[in-house]
Amino acid sequence: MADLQTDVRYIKGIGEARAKALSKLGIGTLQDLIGYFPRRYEDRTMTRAIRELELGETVCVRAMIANDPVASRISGGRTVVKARAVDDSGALDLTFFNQEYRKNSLHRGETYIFCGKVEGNLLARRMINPIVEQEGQQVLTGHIVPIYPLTAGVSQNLLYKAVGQGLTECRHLLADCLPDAVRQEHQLCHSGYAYENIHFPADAEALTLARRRMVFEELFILSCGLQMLRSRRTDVAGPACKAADMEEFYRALPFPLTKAQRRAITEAVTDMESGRPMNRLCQGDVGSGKTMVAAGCVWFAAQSGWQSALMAPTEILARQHYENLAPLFEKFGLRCALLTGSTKARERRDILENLTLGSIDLCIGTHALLTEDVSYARLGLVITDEQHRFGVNQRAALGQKAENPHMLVLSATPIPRTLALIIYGDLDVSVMNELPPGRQKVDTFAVGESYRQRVNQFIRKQVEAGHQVFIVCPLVGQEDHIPDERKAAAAYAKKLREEVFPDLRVCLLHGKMKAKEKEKVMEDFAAGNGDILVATTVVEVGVDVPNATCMVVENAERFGLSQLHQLRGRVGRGQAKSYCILLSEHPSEETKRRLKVMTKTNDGFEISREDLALRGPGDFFGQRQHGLPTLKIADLSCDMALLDEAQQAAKGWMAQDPGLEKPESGALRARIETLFAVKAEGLN
Ligand SMILES: Nc1ncnc2c1ncn2[C@@H]1O[C@H](COP(=O)(O)OP(=O)(O)OP(=O)(O)O)[C@@H](O)[C@H]1O
Repeated sequence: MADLQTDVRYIKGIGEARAKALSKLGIGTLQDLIGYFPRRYEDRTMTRAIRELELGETVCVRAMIANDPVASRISGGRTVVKARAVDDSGALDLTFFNQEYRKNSLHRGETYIFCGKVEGNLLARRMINPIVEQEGQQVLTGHIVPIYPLTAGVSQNLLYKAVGQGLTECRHLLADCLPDAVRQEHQLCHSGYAYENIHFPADAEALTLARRRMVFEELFILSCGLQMLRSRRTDVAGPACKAADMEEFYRALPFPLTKAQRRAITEAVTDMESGRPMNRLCQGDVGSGKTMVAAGCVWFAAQSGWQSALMAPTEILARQHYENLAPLFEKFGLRCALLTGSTKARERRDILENLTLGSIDLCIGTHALLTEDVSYARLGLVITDEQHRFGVNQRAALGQKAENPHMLVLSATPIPRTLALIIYGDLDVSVMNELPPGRQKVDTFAVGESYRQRVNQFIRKQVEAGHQVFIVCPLVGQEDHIPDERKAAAAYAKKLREEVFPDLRVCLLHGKMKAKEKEKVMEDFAAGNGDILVATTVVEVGVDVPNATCMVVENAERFGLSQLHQLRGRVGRGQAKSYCILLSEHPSEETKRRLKVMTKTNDGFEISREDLALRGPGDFFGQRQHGLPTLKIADLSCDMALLDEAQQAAKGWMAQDPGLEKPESGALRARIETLFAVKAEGLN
């Protein structure tokens, strides 16, 4: 008796050979088979008159064979069978390669359905290797047909039949994993109907219903699973923190915090006081002041005697954090250290010793913080300034340095909350959508090469007014070469120094420079020893030079919107009016549209919504090794509304039945366990 975990080789009509082919698509069990969804569909419901066929389209034709098919041999030992089919409107030539049997299976005077791509020309239309079926015995025509993603050795036909057989075997086993109340509330069809129609749609409407149900189900299971995971993770004790008066910390700051900053700190502090480990993402727009949120948490943890570690993605950023935070904490008698790859051996030994002794309260650094010989006396809080540079595993590695420490992740890529819940599904989310007061909008222009002269004059004007300018140069090079960022940026800086701005101080920063060199360049520039900084995207991350007022981005079309927003965030951080110029030669319509979004708004959340609509969520997912189950049917570029609905439903259901112990949650629980068991390593 088959169940959903039965190996497909035991399914009637599949057998060893086909099972082997299916395994190449990751299909092992009956569950895998029926969960292998079509990539798209072809509507083969209708037939068309031959005269109306357009070249290049794939269509069905009902036509009569007009002659006896002729077989001949061609080069390479192949055979070709040719025939002509006619209807009231015209003739269609048919060519079959290596299908010698067609000679005897197609009979003059009989009518068939032919389905294929129309080739040839409008005077002599042709189909090569069309599907041929007899009316009344149609399988691959006459209805909406699923088109599955394939691999070598697996044909549509094989999948089509295998899935059909699979469904026959398990129709009665398809327990509905959605609780009935949820299914009814959201007007979703039954599971059996959905599986049947996602593979073999009765009609277009049935397909819509089936897809809606399947997408909802996938997102609902994922959302419930993530919630369970989160509650399990927080089911252990975290570093105990006693209440502290945050006002004492706030009073020591040079500026009042924004409401959003205070709210984020309060949320984090509430987590830390709860007795359970905090797992929180603080997502803020560029320049929203995330560092202060981190600082608030460090101060709070220190009041209970805990040490904190803050990991930044680059040395420049680690140093910047250190320079901002060390003097602040000094006021409270708290000690900070900076530990990076370029920390000298003696200093490093000293820091390591003091970390073990517990006399350092906050250790700021890069990946160097993860090295094995770094150990802490009382590590209670781990902060990663993620900016998409660290994955779950690295965060976890730092977390290993203590038992269930509090974790705070700072991210500067604002993404819609619903999406954050999936990408950072294992974290609670605080959103900072407010900038410190007095920030001016960065005026943004998207211009072509013809503006080069004017742009250069503008840069000069900014420098003459005592400000500084960033010029970001992307990886440029021959398309067939691996572009050398160093060469591109260096050559550009040289050109500017020699030809365009010989009288100005042009500095250069690129990712391949040694850490020490980079640091020196950045330090010098931040100290005002430089007018123009030509850089690759190393400046994208968190660099803070308040005197810089102009950001010029060369070949802006090469950047994603969120990245452009990050780059633009490097200016407008001081009091002076700031500008961003996006240069792009011959922009495509798509590029024009994207760059226009940048000129229209400074709101990172809005930009990420546009980015999502224009390019889909691939970028967000791609940059993060999130280790969560991948989506099989939902497409977040068009299913966002359903994601929202499924998340709400999951929240509601989990509130009623947190442990999924009710009988109606049984099938749901089983699905979650299978789904997350596979990915458990990435999640723990
Ligand atoms: N409430 C505030 N009022 C005024 N200035 C603030 C406030 N909070 C932070 N700042 C200042 O704003 C600047 C940006 O802060 P911070 O570097 O923390 O931003 P961020 O959110 O990390 O931004 P990015 O992602 O761009 O690095 C810093 O110079 C900081 O001192």
